[in-house]
Amino acid sequence: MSIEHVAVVGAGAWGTALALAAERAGRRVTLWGRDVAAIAATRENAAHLPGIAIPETIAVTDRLADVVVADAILVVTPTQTIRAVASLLGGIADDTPVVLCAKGLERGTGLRPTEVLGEALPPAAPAVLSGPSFAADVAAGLPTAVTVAAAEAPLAMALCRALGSASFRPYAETDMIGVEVGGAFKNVLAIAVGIVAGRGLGASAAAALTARGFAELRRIGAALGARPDTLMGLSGLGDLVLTCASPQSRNFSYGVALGRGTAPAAVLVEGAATAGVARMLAAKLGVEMPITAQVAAIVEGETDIEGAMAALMSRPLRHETD
Ligand SMILES: NC(=O)C1=CN([C@@H]2O[C@H](COP(=O)(O)OP(=O)(O)OC[C@H]3O[C@@H](n4cnc5c(N)ncnc54)[C@H](O)[C@@H]3O)[C@@H](O)[C@H]2O)C=CC1
Ligand SMILES: O=C(CO)COP(=O)(O)O
Repeated sequence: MSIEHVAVVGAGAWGTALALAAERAGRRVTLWGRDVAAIAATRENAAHLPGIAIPETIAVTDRLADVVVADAILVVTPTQTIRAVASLLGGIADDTPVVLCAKGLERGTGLRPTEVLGEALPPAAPAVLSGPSFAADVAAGLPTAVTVAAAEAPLAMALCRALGSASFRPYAETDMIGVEVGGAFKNVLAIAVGIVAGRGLGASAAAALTARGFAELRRIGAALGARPDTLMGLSGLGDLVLTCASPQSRNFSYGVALGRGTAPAAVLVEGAATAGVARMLAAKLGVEMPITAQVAAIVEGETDIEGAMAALMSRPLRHETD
């Protein structure tokens, strides 16, 4: 399979960075957004990636007709908008690869992005792109590696060939569940570790929370059918480590603000949107996820940070690897 024309839906930070990556990989690229007049005129996404030039070779458009004809479509809008965005793509040819790049679970349903796509756009061949990769790093051409998953290995590999370049290295995978679970849950855990940093609870607590958070990730992954090896890879452990350790992460920074008591009322990070639905999913499946549950309780205003810490530290003693 040869993928020459790549369309990117969503001209935010990550969509613009992925459009640049695809262009560097030698693809014909169309970048679609609802309001892209300024980007098209200035060849810069000043709101999200100031100072990065968008080459004329990337077609910037608000016309969906230019998107649905692409050989592969990357959907790069927040998780909670995937259903609406997918419904705009009804004109695609059967089996067009649609690569979901958001990291979260749909509120209300608990569905992963590829499950939402399956309901909203049945003709699509679903795929996932995830891993430790800040938009600013990718846009600047700094070296990054990600995982690209599709049910069939040849499609995953074709997408890797289409997007890979000297600075952007995709690895192929067939475990879409594992890749999606890693991306969704690491954002919730990054909020937890951010809270620890913001409240000044120490580097030891941050490391402990990251490791115990990873234990939760592996438990829910197993319950959902993820392969353990996938969770040890770029899209699981790799992205957890990145997001739990860097103020560049919006989820981590939101946690820091919560820890300091300065969090904004309107919350836009993926982890905050996913925390409640992650807690609901864990309860439904009978999976213990105490850190995730406490993040959900803080985000939903059901507890405060002291209450959450006390609840976590007073849990019954147990074997570490049970
Ligand atoms: N920014 C980053 O470094 C990375 C982000 N991601 C993920 O990518 C996803 C998007 O994140 P960002 O690009 O950073 O967010 P962003 O806020 O910069 O961009 C989101 C874009 O989606 C568009 N959008 C929102 N609702 C829409 C709708 N209903 N129809 C059409 N367009 C709509 C917005 O106009 C905006 O351009 C998130 O799930 C995030 O977790 C993944 C890896 C890196
Ligand atoms: O997923 C990311 C890096 O891999 C980006 O994380 P934030 O959404 O927390 O900024």
